[in-house]
Amino acid sequence: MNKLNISIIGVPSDYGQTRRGVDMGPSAIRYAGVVERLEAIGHSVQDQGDIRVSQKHSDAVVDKKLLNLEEVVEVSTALARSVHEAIQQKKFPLVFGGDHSIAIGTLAGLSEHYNNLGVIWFDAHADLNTPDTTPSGNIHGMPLAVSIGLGHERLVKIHTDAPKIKPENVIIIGARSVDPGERELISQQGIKVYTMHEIDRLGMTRVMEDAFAYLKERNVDGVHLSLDLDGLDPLYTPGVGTPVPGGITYRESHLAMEMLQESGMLTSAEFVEVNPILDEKNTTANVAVALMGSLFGETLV
Ligand SMILES: NC(=[NH2+])NCCC[C@H](N)C(=O)O
Ligand SMILES: [Mn+2]
Ligand SMILES: [Mn+2]
Repeated sequence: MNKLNISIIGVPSDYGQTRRGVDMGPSAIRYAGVVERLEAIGHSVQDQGDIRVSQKHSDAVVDKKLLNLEEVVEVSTALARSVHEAIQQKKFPLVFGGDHSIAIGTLAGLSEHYNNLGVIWFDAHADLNTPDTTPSGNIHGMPLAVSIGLGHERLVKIHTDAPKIKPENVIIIGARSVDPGERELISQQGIKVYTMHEIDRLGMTRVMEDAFAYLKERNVDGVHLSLDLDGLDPLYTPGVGTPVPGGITYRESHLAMEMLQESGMLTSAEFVEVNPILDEKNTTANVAVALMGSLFGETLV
């Protein structure tokens, strides 16, 4: 197995949604022993600590279709820079959220180094809303749209002016809660989606094999995994802000991670939406770290 130089970047931000506590995600994941776990596999791990995120929450609503826009722009800009620097130093960026709005910054930083990045979006949701379609105003429901260039220009133009990824290079896995506007974008933009129906029908093995074949055919120059812990069934990961029943099992998730490892295609990853306040004894962070074990090549025998 390929030994990596992994650079951990924590992003303690909860500005992409309105339930407090997800800003403690990076601490919970560290407490679950991530550094030791990855080192035991043989990787070298540098924990860069957390991006600075202001804890000064104001209740003032500037735009109810883009809650905390200013704060999200600030966090994303700083994160994009950190991710860019990690890659510049030949490190594998491993980002811990925070809510899923942080993917805006991760993908912005990655876009400077990849012209044809593939993205695996493991999630119960499509995160393809725009200010026109959002049912909540929460920016964590928008990061994929923003990254393909749709949404508020302050968000779209973070780090660089151009769109960060191509819609046809995105694969969503685990979707089971899709808003009407998102559904329209999926067909209009040609985004590949494996809903729970396909996972039930084909099995996770086929889904992942198809996903890799699809990305290879598209000649991607890297693959980013953006894993929202609400992609799993809330039975396994109760500590998330927007749980949706009927999700991916613990076993299926591990299988997906192991297959990603075997594919040798992965070039960066992020784990988001761990909310310790909503969790039961750090279960969700523990699952996140166990999944990282599989993703980075842990084996039993
Ligand atoms: N990253 C997430 N958990 N996103 C949940 C989004 C929920 C809903 N689609 C919204 O736009 O508000
Ligand atoms: Mn989600
Ligand atoms: Mn998400």
